[in-house]
Amino acid sequence: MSLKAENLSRAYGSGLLGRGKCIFRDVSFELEPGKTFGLMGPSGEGKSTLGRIISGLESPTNGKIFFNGNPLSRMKKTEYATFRRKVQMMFQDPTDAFNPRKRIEHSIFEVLNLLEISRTEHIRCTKEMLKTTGLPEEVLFRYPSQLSGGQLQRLALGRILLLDPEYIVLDEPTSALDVSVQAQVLNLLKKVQAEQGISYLLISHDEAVIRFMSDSCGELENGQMDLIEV
Ligand SMILES: Nc1ncnc2c1ncn2[C@@H]1O[C@H](COP(=O)(O)OP(=O)(O)OP(=O)(O)O)[C@@H](O)[C@H]1O
Repeated sequence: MSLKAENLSRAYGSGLLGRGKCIFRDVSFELEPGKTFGLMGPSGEGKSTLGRIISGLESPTNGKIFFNGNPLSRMKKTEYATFRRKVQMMFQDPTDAFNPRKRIEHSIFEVLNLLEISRTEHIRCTKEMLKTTGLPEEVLFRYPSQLSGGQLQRLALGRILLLDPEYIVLDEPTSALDVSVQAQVLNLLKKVQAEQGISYLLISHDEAVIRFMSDSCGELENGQMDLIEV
């Protein structure tokens, strides 16, 4: 199991009028099993863009992503589908992750339906997910607006875990939360990592969060990434 970025560059706006603006170039790093790579840097330097690229949601202008040694650009359809399931992304604002018009159970079952498992397994997976995230069963019957930001972010993580990921890109996972619940969500992420061996790419502008969570760390600035001590 490995996920590696090699010499990634990303430019926006290239076309008839020119080569566009290069956001970053020659960025390389590797996510190690069960470890966290922290990515920090000033606003607008391309941290989220890099997160989307390594998750396969966006293509680099140059460079390659290797999943278990295979370059993404040359993957067959089935290999790519496995990659997309094994590498998940969690975003800053958990309210965006759920349909505001549907009860939470609907959003959970939507994911379970992808797994082609029995109804009994649906129930077992849902109970296990609630146990892991420390949430009561009643949250399933609420609408997103009836839950706190912390509860929703726990559910967003729980829903991702149903897919049994090997890597999660965490894009500012606690920035939208009250300070009092930020630590709870970070501790939950650590617990899940210790139990399930998942690797994280943690994007944050908050150096304290990066230092608390990361095993290794890079700073994206002026279009380049430098490795820094944690
Ligand atoms: N689809 C796009 N088209 C054009 N420019 C884009 C696009 N997406 C991002 N950008 C630009 O790329 C740069 C990097 O954006 P990105 O959101 O990745 O930075 P960031 O470091 O995550 O910032 P923040 O910390 O504020 O979230 C910004 O200048 C942004 O305007």
